[in-house]
Amino acid sequence: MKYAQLVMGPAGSGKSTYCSVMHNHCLSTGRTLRMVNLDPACEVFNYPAVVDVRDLISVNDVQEDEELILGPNGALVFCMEYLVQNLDWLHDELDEGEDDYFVIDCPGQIELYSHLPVMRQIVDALKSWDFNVCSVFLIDTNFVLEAEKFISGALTALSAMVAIETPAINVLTKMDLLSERNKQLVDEFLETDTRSIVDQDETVWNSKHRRLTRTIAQVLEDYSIVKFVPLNCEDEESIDQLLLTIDTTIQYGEDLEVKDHYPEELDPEQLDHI
Ligand SMILES: Nc1nc2c(ncn2[C@@H]2O[C@H](COP(=O)(O)OP(=O)(O)OP(=O)(O)O)[C@@H](O)[C@H]2O)c(=O)[nH]1
Ligand SMILES: [Mg+2]
Repeated sequence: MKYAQLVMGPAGSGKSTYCSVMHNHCLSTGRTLRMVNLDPACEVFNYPAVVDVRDLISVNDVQEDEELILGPNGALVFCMEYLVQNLDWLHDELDEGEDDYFVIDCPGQIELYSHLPVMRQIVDALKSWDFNVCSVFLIDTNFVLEAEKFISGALTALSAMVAIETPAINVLTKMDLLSERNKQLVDEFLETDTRSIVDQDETVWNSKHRRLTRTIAQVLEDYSIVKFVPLNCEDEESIDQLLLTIDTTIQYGEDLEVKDHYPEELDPEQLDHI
């Protein structure tokens, strides 16, 4: 098996930052992550990429092509469709070996996740190459602090989950930017249920549409379909916790963990020797 985190989420939600944080974290714990940039529009990122889609095609190349006349969004979709037509290129570049673990930084255009087939096609290809894939869907934490933003964020994550059909983890990013009061609010929201955020919020939108937001919150709650994990990039423990959740989801290191746990839990064979 090979493993991949597909890092997705709206523009500016913190995908590329998340990738470099994960990379640095694993570097310090002696674990190898193979980083992939799959965003043809990106200009800079702070991690060493073993694969960069811009070697195949970039938004700049496409926009400079006078015959195509595409704006930035159209150019990005063009690039992603081109990538899907050239998945052999991706497979060659990944050059994956047994147990390799990839973290894939994706573009931020939300239509790629909701109704265009490209991300789904990439996921299907990865699965056919024996990858266990986990979608890591990032949402700016500020999105869950108001009822209407929460509903919009949760439904965006949900539509991506439905369209892509992989196990998914929804991550709340930029926790370090929250005030103490808001941190508390987010903690309460994570500890209680989805409805609490909707009930607490007294914005105009919410008082008008309370029944709608409550019903949507209840559906999300009932089916436990959209769960959120907070991430504070400045806190190694928070990063570690999230990584563990993702690893468990893609069944990474199960053999490794069994071995790791024996000394603490007392291996029955060792007991025999006592
Ligand atoms: N304080 C803080 N800032 C963050 C965090 N994550 C991202 N940012 C900032 O948010 C902005 C966007 O972050 P990126 O990592 O580029 O977001 P992205 O999702 O890759 O954006 P696109 O690729 O354009 O879709 C940058 O200015 C980051 O420095 C975080 O956890 N804490
Ligand atoms: Mg990015």
